[in-house]
Amino acid sequence: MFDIDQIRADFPLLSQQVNGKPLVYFDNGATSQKPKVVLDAIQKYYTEINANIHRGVHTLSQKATDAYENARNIVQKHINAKHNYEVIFTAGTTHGINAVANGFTKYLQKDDEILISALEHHSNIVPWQMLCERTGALLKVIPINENGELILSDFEKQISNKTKIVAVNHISNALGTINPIKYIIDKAHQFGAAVLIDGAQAVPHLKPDVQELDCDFYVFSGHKMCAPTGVGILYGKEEWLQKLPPYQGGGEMIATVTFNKTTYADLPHKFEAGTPNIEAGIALGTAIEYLNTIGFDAIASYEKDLLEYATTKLLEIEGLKIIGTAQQKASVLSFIIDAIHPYDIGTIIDKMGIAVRTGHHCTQPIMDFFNIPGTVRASFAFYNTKEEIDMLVVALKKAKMMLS
Ligand SMILES: Cc1ncc(COP(=O)(O)O)c(CN[C@@H](CS)C(=O)O)c1O
Repeated sequence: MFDIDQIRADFPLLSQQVNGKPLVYFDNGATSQKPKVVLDAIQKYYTEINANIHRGVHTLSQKATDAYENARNIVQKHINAKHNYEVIFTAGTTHGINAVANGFTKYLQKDDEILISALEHHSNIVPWQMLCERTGALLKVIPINENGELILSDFEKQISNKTKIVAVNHISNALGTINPIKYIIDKAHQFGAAVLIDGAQAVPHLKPDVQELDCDFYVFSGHKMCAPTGVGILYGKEEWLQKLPPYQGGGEMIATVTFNKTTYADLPHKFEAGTPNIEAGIALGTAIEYLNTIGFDAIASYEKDLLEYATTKLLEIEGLKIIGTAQQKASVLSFIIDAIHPYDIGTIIDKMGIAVRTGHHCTQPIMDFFNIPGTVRASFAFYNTKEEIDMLVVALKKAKMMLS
């Protein structure tokens, strides 16, 4: 186990006050905080090697290029991709999903099927609806049960030779449900379907092994895992990345351009048009090395303990109902208190220094399923503490009294 005081000292932002109270940051599902080593990496980039990459012959450009491509190699090793050119830098999860959905336009036809789940974030729903509009394909949805778990018996009836793509999240951002993605991937491959895994909420908590999973695509955002916003990763199997057309045209992604014809660059640059978010890509590499130094086994064990403690303590609050009670959960607690609107609860406890997310969390279909306007979501990270959870409980009891 790690020294939580040392860990918290790594994060400058955590020591601040909000509304005159110590900040309790429980909105890690929205974005994580950044350790000093990541902030230093950004500063070092801009003060020592800032230059555009891949095209300059001068020393600074070469140094920046080496740092950026080294970050790609760090990501490749982290997710155990077979080749570093299967690791595409994107702007984030949403960008990665859109790039894949756009690429499938040429491969789908009327009545083909795209299978997603009722747990999906809007970023893993809307791009597929847009693909259906472009191609006449049909969107199918794996339902969930009252615990917020996928109903696999329905999935087994839905998957067929008509299914061309299965796109599901690894971990639900709204409920914390950890999905059985290895089973889903293997089953989908039996019917010849490609599988995209939305790993946005997984990468802060675990280390995905894309070869062991055998997924065709795996997407995530840097800002969920201690890296800056504006950078993400699209992992794709080489065979698929070679088949899919580029998502955006422009500089960097070309080999030759004439007015008659353009040929595209080799992987990974075919999917990396324009000047990327260089410092964020480098800082993502730093963030991954920082997390691996702590260790994902230690992070998972600590967060499991936090979740169990928080679940027990919150359930002591009369009228509090947890939404999302899956057997397998990451450290996310969504809940409602009586008929109090989540937004009112979030607003009140913010005055006490506590940051949570309230609302539909970009998963309106989940809220429709539970017939609620939204939830209060507390999402924990390895730098949160049980003392902070105790502060949340006190604040919620005060808010309940004020709002009842
Ligand atoms: C499962 C899942 N899939 C996609 C996204 C989008 O990530 P971007 O970095 O914005 O592209 C998110 C981001 N969820 C944030 C913002 S809504 C949350 O508070 O839950 C996600 O959780």
